Amino acid sequence: MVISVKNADIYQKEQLILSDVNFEVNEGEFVYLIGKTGSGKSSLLKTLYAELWLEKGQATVAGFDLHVLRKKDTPELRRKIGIVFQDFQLLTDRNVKKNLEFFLKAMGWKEKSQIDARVAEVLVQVDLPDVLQKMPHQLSGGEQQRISIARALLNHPQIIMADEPTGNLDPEKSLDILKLFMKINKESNTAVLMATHDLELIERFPRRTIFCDKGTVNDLTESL
Ligand SMILES: Nc1ncnc2c1ncn2[C@@H]1O[C@H](COP(=O)(O)OP(=O)(O)OP(=O)(O)O)[C@@H](O)[C@H]1O
Repeated sequence: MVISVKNADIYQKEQLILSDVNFEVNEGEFVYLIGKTGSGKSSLLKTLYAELWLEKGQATVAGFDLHVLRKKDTPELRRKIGIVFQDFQLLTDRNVKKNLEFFLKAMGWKEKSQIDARVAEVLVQVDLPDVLQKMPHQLSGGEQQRISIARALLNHPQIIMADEPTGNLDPEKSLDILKLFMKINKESNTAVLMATHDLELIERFPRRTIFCDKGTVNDLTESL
């Protein structure tokens, strides 16, 4: 199991956002996370990647017990997961190669030939092998999102958590990004947990869906 959440309460400061949350994500599963604006999707994901503290309940992510996780352990947890944001969060002052290198070096990679090889590999995975020297602003939104997915793949994560990854993209680009996640999911058995507003995409490509509503999380899979 990549994610297991039991009786968890999710808070933003003192505000209880979601209570008694229970769900699991297995190796290689593809799961959508849906819910209205403000229903707590981002808060749930932030808790799972340890940006928010788990106040109550149990959760394990990629083998880490969030309840006992210490701040100094969060980089290690984040090495096992890939995180993709709506706004890409690329470093705007450097090219694609340097964006990806920066991340690997921060993770302790030192050997130039290994760094170059891994950067080339992830760019092939996202179908953008030739953009090494491009600055982020020279790429379209969809291409920038592909680079941020490449960055998320660098460490061979057990799971990618994506928070509205198509939120800034037009329908065609959104579909491309979804298909890319599905390809990665299938080819490398990386689990994907994707928060989205885009119900049309879900209708076209139905997968297990969990739903933030009325202060808790429900598994809608059975009703699909
Ligand atoms: N940094 C914060 N500090 C305090 N409260 C916050 C913070 N971020 C979010 N909240 C509150 O937590 C609740 C859930 O927000 P969250 O962003 O998790 O929802 P969401 O489902 O991801 O929404 P959206 O679809 O708009 O991204 C909201 O009431 C919001 O106001």
